[in-house]
Amino acid sequence: MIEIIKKHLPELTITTQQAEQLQKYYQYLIEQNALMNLTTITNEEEVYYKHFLDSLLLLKKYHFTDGMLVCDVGSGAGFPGIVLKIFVPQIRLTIIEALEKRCRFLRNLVQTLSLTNVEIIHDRVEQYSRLHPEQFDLVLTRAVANLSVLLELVSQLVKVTGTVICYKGPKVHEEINGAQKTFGELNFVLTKTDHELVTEIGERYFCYFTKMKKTPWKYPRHFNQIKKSPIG
Ligand SMILES: C[S@@+](CC[C@H](N)C(=O)[O-])C[C@H]1O[C@@H](n2cnc3c(N)ncnc32)[C@H](O)[C@@H]1O
Repeated sequence: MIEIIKKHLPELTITTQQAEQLQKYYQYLIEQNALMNLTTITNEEEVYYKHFLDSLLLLKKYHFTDGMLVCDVGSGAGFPGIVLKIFVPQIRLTIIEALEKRCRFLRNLVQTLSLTNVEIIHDRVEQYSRLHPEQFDLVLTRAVANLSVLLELVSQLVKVTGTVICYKGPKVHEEINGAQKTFGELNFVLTKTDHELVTEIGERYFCYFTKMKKTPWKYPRHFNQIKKSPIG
């Protein structure tokens, strides 16, 4: 199955250890998915495409630097954070995940894969970021909320001049149009949108935001409040 990754990311050097880690990841995911709800995708080839390759597509365009402080918000079963960490071991990864049982899964997964410099935090990001603002160089999110809600949720977490990258699907342009006012209120600028198309995955967009200056302290509001009354 590693051939799927090699075919679509030919420039990525993959060691035997990394290929084995990915295979162990798949096995552990399926084993634990029988006990708790982690993913609806269980066919091996589909997991390699829709979870593993999709998480890694960011490597085509984005260069991670050594020691970079990266946070994956709402990682669920580890996407994209854990998959990226396998292939870019030099980053320091924090995962903030609201569901305790998923955090337990992630901690065991980190041990199973012998990953270092990974911290799993069981909390809602809007709560955690109030106590620990401006911690990260880069914040990643995939399939957590719409852009307007998402950016508010993670707005305090990233350092000034830091980056937020959101994995988005084909409706990205609608989401961007609906969230323009929100970006400004939070002091973020949409700097770039990248597009990737892999038939087995579908359209994948990456939205890059830069935090220009501190986000006003009234944000993020409580999650329910954000959903009921978006800034935009
Ligand atoms: C649909 S899943 C996506 C998981 C993963 N990112 C993926 O792409 O497969 C959304 C995850 O975000 C978590 N989540 C939702 N709101 C959150 C919040 N405010 N803070 C932290 N985690 C949150 C949920 O518990 C869930 O595991």
